[in-house]
Amino acid sequence: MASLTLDGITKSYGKTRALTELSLTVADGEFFVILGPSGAGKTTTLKSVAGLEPIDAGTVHIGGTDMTGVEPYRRNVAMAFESYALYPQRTVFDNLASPLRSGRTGTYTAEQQQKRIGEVTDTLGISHLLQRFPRELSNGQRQRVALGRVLVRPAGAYLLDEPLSHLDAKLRAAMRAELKQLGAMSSTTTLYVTHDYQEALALGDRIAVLRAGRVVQVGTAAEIWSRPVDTFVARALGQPEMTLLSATVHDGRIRTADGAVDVAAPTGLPRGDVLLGLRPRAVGLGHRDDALTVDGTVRLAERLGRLVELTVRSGDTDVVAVVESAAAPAEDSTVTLSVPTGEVHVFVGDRRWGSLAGKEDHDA
Ligand SMILES: Nc1ncnc2c1ncn2[C@@H]1O[C@H](COP(=O)(O)OP(=O)(O)OP(=O)(O)O)[C@@H](O)[C@H]1O
Repeated sequence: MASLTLDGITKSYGKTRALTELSLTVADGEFFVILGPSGAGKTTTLKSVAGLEPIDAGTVHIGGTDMTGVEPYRRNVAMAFESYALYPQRTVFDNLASPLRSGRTGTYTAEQQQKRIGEVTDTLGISHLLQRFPRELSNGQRQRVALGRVLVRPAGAYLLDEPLSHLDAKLRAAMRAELKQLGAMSSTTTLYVTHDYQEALALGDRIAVLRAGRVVQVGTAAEIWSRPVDTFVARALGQPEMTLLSATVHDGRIRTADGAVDVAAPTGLPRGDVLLGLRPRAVGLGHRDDALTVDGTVRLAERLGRLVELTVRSGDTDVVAVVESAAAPAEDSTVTLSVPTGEVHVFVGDRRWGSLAGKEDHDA
């Protein structure tokens, strides 16, 4: 087990800047997720820790030791890539055993190898595939074997790059739960990359949100969900996305230009333009106390199993609400929507200021 400290990492590929002064600290035994859209620099961050790409500036410490510039195989980390290659001529068992036989991380008796492989393959649900060859596996099975190859080998830290990306939704959800358990059991430091916010929220002890090679926010799932530092983080989390209403603060009121919203401004909110952020699941039907109220007409009602996604036209904008299907109004009906003031995010110039209930401090 090892802590990871990345300090001021900058990395360019030719003219493309992949990372800019990226700093992160991952505690010993922590399951740390890096979340970001395609091209944000997630894979480059992992490669910087693994030593697979030279960095232009900054340092990487693993377990308190400066590893910047140290050969990858001396860093005591194990990395799984999204497209991890398996040995085509070897069975699944031999593929899994090979990292234990290489001798780089110690020698293991046949019994120890069996035990380790047994634990990992049980967790990943691939025990029945041990005698097959990679060509006899589905993509999802191959990906799990590849992940298994990384997890069998004891390491100071596991670096996992979208390891569930080829699995179908059901298997992903099941594997998420298993991985969480595996993380808790082995308490090995894990740096896990994904572009899937649900995966990040489900797995991460803490999550770093990356945008264009920079860290935008680091926090627990609850922190980044309920106090996103800006509209980028707010919109990166949640499906459907948060609705953002443009409004103006004047004379102690917050109003939208179309008059659909007119509500008391919390103390200290500066005059000028703001954005009000409403998470679809925080939007309810009917009046509520201490809530922002918006009237509108249901333009669309889309069934999502037990829930219904409503798109409600209010003034010039659409507000999205996700409600229980039993309570869902029909299309074209007139509705009143409400969101508790504490759950109405207030952004000033893209940065979160607080909620309608008042100003809050947050970590940058
Ligand atoms: N080998 C390379 N040569 C040139 N540019 C690269 C190389 N690898 C990455 N880049 C660029 O660096 C930036 C960051 O890439 P990176 O692969 O780290 O992003 P990512 O967040 O992992 O994306 P994805 O989710 O699509 O895998 C991107 O603009 C990418 O095009």
